[in-house]
Amino acid sequence: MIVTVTLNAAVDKAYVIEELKKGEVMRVIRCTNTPGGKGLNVARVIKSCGEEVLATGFLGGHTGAYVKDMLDEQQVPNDFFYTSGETRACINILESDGTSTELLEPGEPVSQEAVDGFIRKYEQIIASSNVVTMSGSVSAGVDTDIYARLIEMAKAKGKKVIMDTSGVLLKNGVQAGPTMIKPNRDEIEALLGIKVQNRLEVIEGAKKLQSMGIDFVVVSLGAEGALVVTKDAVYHGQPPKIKTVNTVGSGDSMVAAFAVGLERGYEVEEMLRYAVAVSAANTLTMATGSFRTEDMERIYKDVVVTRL
Ligand SMILES: Nc1ncnc2c1ncn2[C@@H]1O[C@H](COP(=O)(O)OP(=O)(O)OP(=O)(O)O)[C@@H](O)[C@H]1O
Ligand SMILES: O=P(O)(O)OC[C@@]1(O)O[C@H](CO)[C@@H](O)[C@@H]1O
Repeated sequence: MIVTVTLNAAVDKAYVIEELKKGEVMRVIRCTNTPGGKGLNVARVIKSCGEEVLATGFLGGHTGAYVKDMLDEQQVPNDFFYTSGETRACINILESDGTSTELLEPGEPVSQEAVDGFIRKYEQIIASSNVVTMSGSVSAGVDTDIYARLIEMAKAKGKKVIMDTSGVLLKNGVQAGPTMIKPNRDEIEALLGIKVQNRLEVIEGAKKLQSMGIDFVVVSLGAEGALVVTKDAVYHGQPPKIKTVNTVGSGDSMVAAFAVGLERGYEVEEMLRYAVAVSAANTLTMATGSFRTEDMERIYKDVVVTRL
């Protein structure tokens, strides 16, 4: 089983409009609500890949209850720690020319008692899992070393851990040696305090991170696919050219597919091909963190994996 951790869950609202005009009253053509916060996208995609998943983290208030209802409706197994603070909303404004603008609420503060309560729950939940993913931001009140703590607990029980976050959470989490991280170019720059100008420098940066005790450093490159750096080799996975509909959540879809790859014991090249296919297929649907199996299977055949 794969456990996904979402410490700052959300109701994701996708607003479809013609064109965003600053300072004007705008009517939304269509609005869809989905359970969000990166980890919930990961959970949904793992389920679509056909693997057993359990979503955990914090939920609170009416919005938290709504997110739980949506997860139950989508048959995504979940076991959250409930807090008094209201779960946030994240808005993705999609214009007819394909532009996407995201507005992410910070999330209400979480108390120390709630953090302690969650950690007790987490310890029990991960006992029956093989792989744990932890994704996204945290709200105020949650220490910036939380992922480092959760990674240490999972590793002590022999679990594989994927961490996908940014800023100081990523910096602190890396110290605990997760099995895999998935920074993008900006996150590598922030983490190492360097500027990366080209693919070679991205690889050099990823190698530095790998040598800090991380088995797989995955760097996602949008339409250019992804790199995987291991102790022994560097791989690149290139998706075919596709006409995207909504790219939000493709990083989460990639994390989900890698978690599935780890769970199934795939070799690194197979894992990369699968992750590129699933994440590229996610860009072909309007819904965040979802893909059609037929898209994924078609793309899978055309992904080019190269050992560099
Ligand atoms: N335009 C695209 N065409 C094909 N595949 C894409 C495209 N955009 C994203 N992907 C796939 O999704 C993966 C993740 O995308 P990206 O690199 O944008 O991640 P990210 O920065 O973490 O994104 P986000 O935070 O929006 O989820 C890519 O490695 C690629 O496989
Ligand atoms: O604040 P976080 O958790 O870092 O990011 C939240 C978020 O933007 O990430 C997802 C896309 O990756 C969206 O579904 C979601 O709302």
